[in-house]
Amino acid sequence: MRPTLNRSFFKGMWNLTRTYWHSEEKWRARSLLTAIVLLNLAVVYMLVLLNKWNNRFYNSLQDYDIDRFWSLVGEFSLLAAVYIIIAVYAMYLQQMLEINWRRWLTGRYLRTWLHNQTYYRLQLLDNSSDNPDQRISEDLNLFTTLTLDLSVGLLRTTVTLASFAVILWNLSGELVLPLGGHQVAIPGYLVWVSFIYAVLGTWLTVKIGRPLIALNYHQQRYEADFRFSLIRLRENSESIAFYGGERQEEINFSKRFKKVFDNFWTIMLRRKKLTWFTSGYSQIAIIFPILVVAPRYFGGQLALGGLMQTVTAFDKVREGFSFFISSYTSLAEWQAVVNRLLGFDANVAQVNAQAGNEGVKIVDTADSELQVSGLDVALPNGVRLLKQLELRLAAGDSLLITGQSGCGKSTLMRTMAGIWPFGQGTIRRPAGQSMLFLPQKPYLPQGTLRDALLYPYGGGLISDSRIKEIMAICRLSEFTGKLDMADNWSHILSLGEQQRIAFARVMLQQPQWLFLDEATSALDESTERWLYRQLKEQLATTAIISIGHRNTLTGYHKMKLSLDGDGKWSLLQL
Ligand SMILES: Nc1ncnc2c1ncn2[C@@H]1O[C@H](COP(=O)(O)OP(=O)(O)OP(=O)(O)O)[C@@H](O)[C@H]1O
Repeated sequence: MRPTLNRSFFKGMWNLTRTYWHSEEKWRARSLLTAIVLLNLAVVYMLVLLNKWNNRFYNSLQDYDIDRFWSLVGEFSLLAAVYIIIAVYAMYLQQMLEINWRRWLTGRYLRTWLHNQTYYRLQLLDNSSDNPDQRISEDLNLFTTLTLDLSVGLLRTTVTLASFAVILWNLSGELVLPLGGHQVAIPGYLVWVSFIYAVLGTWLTVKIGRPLIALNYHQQRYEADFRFSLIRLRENSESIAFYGGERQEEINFSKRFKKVFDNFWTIMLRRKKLTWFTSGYSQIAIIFPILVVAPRYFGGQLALGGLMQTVTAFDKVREGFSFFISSYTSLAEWQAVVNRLLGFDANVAQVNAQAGNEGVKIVDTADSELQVSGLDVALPNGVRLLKQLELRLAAGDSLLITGQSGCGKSTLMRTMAGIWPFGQGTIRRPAGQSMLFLPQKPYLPQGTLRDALLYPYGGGLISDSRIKEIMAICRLSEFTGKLDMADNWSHILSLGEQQRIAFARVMLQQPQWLFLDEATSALDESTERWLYRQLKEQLATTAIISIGHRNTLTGYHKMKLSLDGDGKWSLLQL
């Protein structure tokens, strides 16, 4: 997405910004903001006092007035002390507001991302935004920091500009220019000079720095892609080590890093151009006001104090007019961040709009049966994997779904779980009854073994003795001593052990409906037989729907649904 500044950008940005200030934390946020604004105004006031002090101080030097000199040094110490206290608290409170705002926004984004399985549905979108993790961790951080920095900066600059423009106006007097036989008097000419100087500088900076907006936008994205590929290596280290895939991985890393490098190189060249200009501009700014005021000083219209005060006032006014110059890069970055967050929001909105509008209707009914009627399961490109499926299952039933690899068995399970949006038909599910889906890849969350066993619920509800009893049934007794050990269990446990953990989870949670997607594929046949028998004993009334290729599974089910991958299906009583 190319960042653009248009009405919808400003509308989106406004929506993004305003939520926090109208949230349940609004009073705290607004009080902090008020304090920050007041402190920043106080900073400007102190700068004005210091500027006036400049005049008197340099005059005391010029007049060799030692008593006045020491009394002004004392005054300076006081002004400086107050200035420091105000500046420290202005920064401290601003950071406090930043982190509070970020905490609130992060909570909101996390909830939206997790709600309605949006994290899963997002990846099914064609135009899904890249790296949602980066949006939540990095972009929200940058957004709050930059928004506050820029807006507080703008406020402080405006007030500084207004105060010092008045001072400079009063100090500069009139410049009389001969123009075609006439004399033209320009009042407050130093203000005009600094204005022209700054506007010229700003215009050139914007012209040179403009491409940085898009470049920064891409840089963030390439960095995240590169980081993600490194994380994948860590997550899949064993498979890669078995394959000896290091060379291929290196090629992949280099490819991704090349994008980081190339883009940074372009940024670097652009920044170099910009820095040629901005550092030249700020160097000239040191001498420029002295040159402009020098004629009045040497003409005797200004004392040394006046000269020094004028120079600092000129500097402040120029700084004010040049606000866009010094904060141009931040502004560009901020715009890129806002665009990325808006892109993410748009994708989430698209997913949510689809969620209510899907072809497959999942209806919770008072009925005790699970009924599938007229169900078509399709791929995102519209190709149908399954046509007009009709199915009724009651408590205690067991159904085995078979068919060749890739025919759509897991996709049917996703559809029944309500996370696959492509297709049409109706699935009526008994309301209030618990359902547990065990996907093909066992998932163990970060944390202790207990967390893994009780997932997705927390601990506390089931006693230790019950957990240990079930672990013994699932042939996991050797791990009972490690229940509270936090480790990377998905890397430590064998696939068969992970599948047994999943079975223990089922027995502990006792769902009324259980969906197993090749949940015993890594187990030997005798353990598989044992576990299915235990399932029947422990969960006598649970309906079990399994997916599997093995013939041995047939013996544990009453019905068999065969899919042929072209949409046809057949249902057999076993
Ligand atoms: N997100 C997706 N986008 C596009 N196609 C997909 C997506 N997910 C799955 N598919 C395709 O849908 C088809 C069915 O996949 P599914 O996982 O349901 O097969 P399966 O019958 O469970 O296979 P297996 O027995 O190998 O596990 C496959 O051709 C797969 O490539």
